[in-house]
Amino acid sequence: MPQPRQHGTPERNRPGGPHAQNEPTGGNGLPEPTTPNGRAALEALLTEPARALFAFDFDGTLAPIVADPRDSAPQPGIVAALAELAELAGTVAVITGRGAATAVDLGGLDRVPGITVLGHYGAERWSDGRVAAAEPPPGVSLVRAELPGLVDASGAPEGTWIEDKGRSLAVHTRRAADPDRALELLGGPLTELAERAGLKVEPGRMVIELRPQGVDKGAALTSLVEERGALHVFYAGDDLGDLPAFEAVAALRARGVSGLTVCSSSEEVTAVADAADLVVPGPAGLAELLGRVTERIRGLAA
Ligand SMILES: O=P(O)(O)OC[C@H]1O[C@H](O[C@H]2O[C@H](CO)[C@@H](O)[C@H](O)[C@H]2O)[C@H](O)[C@@H](O)[C@@H]1O
Repeated sequence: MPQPRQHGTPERNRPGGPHAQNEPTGGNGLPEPTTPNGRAALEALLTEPARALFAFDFDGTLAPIVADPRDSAPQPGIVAALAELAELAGTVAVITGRGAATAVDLGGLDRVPGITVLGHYGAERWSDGRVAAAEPPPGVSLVRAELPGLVDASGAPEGTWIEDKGRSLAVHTRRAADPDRALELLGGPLTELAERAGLKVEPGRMVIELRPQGVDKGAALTSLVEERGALHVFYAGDDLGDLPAFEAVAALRARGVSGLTVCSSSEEVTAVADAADLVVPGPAGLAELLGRVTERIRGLAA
């Protein structure tokens, strides 16, 4: 069972530590990626934005983490920043574990001209107000029927909550008195149920999700890059489910697409910061970065 939370954050990338946000680079006010690939990609994204795809995770990246997922709202200013970016960039996209329409509604993402929102790790696609999706596999109904009883039987404490997302279900522990203990109690039974239902276990920030197999954010990102003929890609995320997209960026580099990975950092998950070219302190840091990116693109174009 993969561990949703990790401890022992390396000092290097610990929020508030020396690399909480990369230092501004020479004079343009932008933070400098720590890797040569990241630095080259940032330069390419700034100078050739019309050939670039900018993609973002939703929760923890565009929207600060909150106790109840139904209360999620975007970081102030970030949707306006995406809308500005959309005027300059080839493609702006969101790739999320949420249902695509849910992310659009919670985020007010329809204010971003031309945005594509890929929901359920790529199984759904929202664009121009329409959602395209395949039918969920039958295993989802089995999980829906058995999950409440399983959560009760696991001994998971009060506050443990099931989010039914239609084509997947997630068990949240953030509102339990001891979220880590709740995850420990749930891990085995949820894994066993997922196996019986033919679903994938997707661990995240104080959540374990049971979802259809065959999709992930990496495949979703790669398809969109190919579809849009993007030469440069930017991907920002905060959680374990974003790591396949980081891996996709690395694979795309081998095919000549320049790529920059950005971590919206937290104390809860450290693997994403360790894998990123650039670390920003949460959604507020990302909003600031996007503002600087659009300002720089406009400056270079003037
Ligand atoms: O791919 P994402 O857009 O990052 O979605 C991943 C999961 O996000 C949501 O849960 C997370 O955010 C909640 C609201 O801030 C928070 O309460 C929870 O602890 C986090 O795990 C969402 O509820 C899940 O369905 C998504 O899969």
